[in-house]
Amino acid sequence: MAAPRRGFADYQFEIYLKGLEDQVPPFTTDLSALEDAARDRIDPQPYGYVAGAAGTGATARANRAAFDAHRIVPRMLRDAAPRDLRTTVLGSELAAPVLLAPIGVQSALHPEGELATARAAEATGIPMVLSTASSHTIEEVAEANGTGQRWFQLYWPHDEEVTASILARARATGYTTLVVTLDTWQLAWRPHDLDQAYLPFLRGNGVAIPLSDPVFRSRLDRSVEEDPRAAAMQWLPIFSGKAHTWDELGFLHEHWDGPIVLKGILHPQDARRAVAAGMDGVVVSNHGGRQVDGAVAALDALVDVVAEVGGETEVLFDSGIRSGADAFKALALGARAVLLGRPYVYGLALGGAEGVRHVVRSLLADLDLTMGLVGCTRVAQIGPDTLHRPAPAGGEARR
Ligand SMILES: Cc1cc2nc3c(=O)[nH]c(=O)nc-3n(C[C@H](O)[C@H](O)[C@H](O)COP(=O)(O)O)c2cc1C
Ligand SMILES: O=C(O)C(=O)c1ccccc1
Repeated sequence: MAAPRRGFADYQFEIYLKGLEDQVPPFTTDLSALEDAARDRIDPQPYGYVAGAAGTGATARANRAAFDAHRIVPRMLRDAAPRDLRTTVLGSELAAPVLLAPIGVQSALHPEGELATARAAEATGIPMVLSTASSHTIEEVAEANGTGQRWFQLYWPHDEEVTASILARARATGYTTLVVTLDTWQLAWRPHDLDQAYLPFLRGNGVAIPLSDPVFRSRLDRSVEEDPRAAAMQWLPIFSGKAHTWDELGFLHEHWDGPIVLKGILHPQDARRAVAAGMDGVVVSNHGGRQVDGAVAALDALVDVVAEVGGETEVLFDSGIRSGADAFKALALGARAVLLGRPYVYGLALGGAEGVRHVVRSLLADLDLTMGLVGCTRVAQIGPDTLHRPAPAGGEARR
């Protein structure tokens, strides 16, 4: 892959230049403020779907608190330009250590949904991870993504032939890496959706992938065209309500010839089991605080997982990334790359592909600038030594 012609930080200059013509950016450049911007612009149901968390929201808040508790220590006089953000993740060369997290039912936010996201991913040069709960088919998204890098996220159905068929479709259309999400084999208690009686994948067409699947269609009593609601209802028990187990992972190897990572790992011993099962990596994630309310902050779990398996496998991270500094901190704590979640979906809601592009360019510019100002020219230089030592446990004063 050729080096980026221009650095990601150029977005900053581009914005300032437009200011000379009295133009300001169409969307805020503070990605943590996008949620408020979106609240005013989209319906309460899809807003609640994206912004909401499980239970009281304790884990969603803990995710942010963990980022705030880590501080970066910039170094001076290092001539940290130009910078190269390229990195290799699971054998793929990425333009930056950032991917778009799998987010289902994006047509609930914008009619173009995942197609807009796929176009923005291609335009910004970062991979997208397509959700099994996509509102557009695997093939449509691949086409919209063009020459982009695409990964596929599996909500592992309880039907081997349907699973094999979905995986074959993803491989045939250029998805290279499989992300198997383990933490959402059923939805948690989510007051934001429950209070509005809003089940996104039924209301926002999150069943495009199974409903376009020849094997699933052959199972239906009445065709999708005759009774789409009944077809969606028939999909529910196949993909939700029952967990798989460690001894079934071999099936994935048989049906996928690229790298496989397990998403939703929080316990170091689960990471250890993933390595033992021959998985290629893990994504440390608590699903953005949307599953177990009270679960450990994802960034704290990252530290423990990296300590256990960091030398043996690739550890990716998501849950709470809202700025370049956040991405930097996760990389410093041992993540190979980070997945951006809610912020890009707010960009989608506010401005379709253009909105997603703005969010991604903002994050990459911010990460690039942060690296430079801290004194790193390459991702490999972002290590634990760039962070302030943590306060000792128990809150005693440091000596
Ligand atoms: C609206 C929404 C839908 C999501 N859908 C999926 C999904 O289909 N598959 C999946 O693996 N994760 C899904 N996630 C979890 C994300 O991949 C990611 O783990 C999470 O958004 C990270 O937290 P953050 O958005 O607070 O950074 C979803 C998250 C949100 C907010
Ligand atoms: O809402 C989610 O967090 C999620 O993962 C999901 C699951 C199924 C359908 C849509 C989204």
